[in-house]
Amino acid sequence: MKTFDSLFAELAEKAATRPEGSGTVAELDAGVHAIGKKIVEEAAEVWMAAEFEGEERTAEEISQLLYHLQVLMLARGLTLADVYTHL
Ligand SMILES: N=c1c2ncn([C@@H]3O[C@H](COP(=O)(O)OP(=O)(O)OP(=O)(O)O)[C@@H](O)[C@H]3O)c2ncn1[C@@H]1O[C@H](COP(=O)(O)O)[C@@H](O)[C@H]1O
Repeated sequence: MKTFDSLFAELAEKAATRPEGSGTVAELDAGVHAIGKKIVEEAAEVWMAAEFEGEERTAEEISQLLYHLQVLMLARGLTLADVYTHL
């Protein structure tokens, strides 16, 4: 099963190699402003799912929020260690 760390490694590789058709590369190219808007949208979807849509939908929305947070980290040049140091 994919983990937070293994997804980040996969996304970092995509950012470095820029494979054709990667949504991550497209999102990175869209920039921090666009990624930030996506994070806000996904956070709202997490909230709505948690209130009204049950555990499975909530988990799915959380996974999407985590993905977009990782894309923002890559866009700003942050590593997992940069974040973990604040946990
Ligand atoms: N885990 C994810 C992931 N979670 C969310 N998303 C993106 O976030 C969007 C969220 O879907 P929604 O339905 O909420 O949003 P939507 O408004 O319908 O979608 P958009 O119109 O915004 O694209 C999805 O369409 C994906 O574009 C993800 N995109 C990729 N990954 C993983 O990231 C890795 C690299 O992916 P690529 O860069 O595309 O190769 C792969 O392992 C993927 O599984």
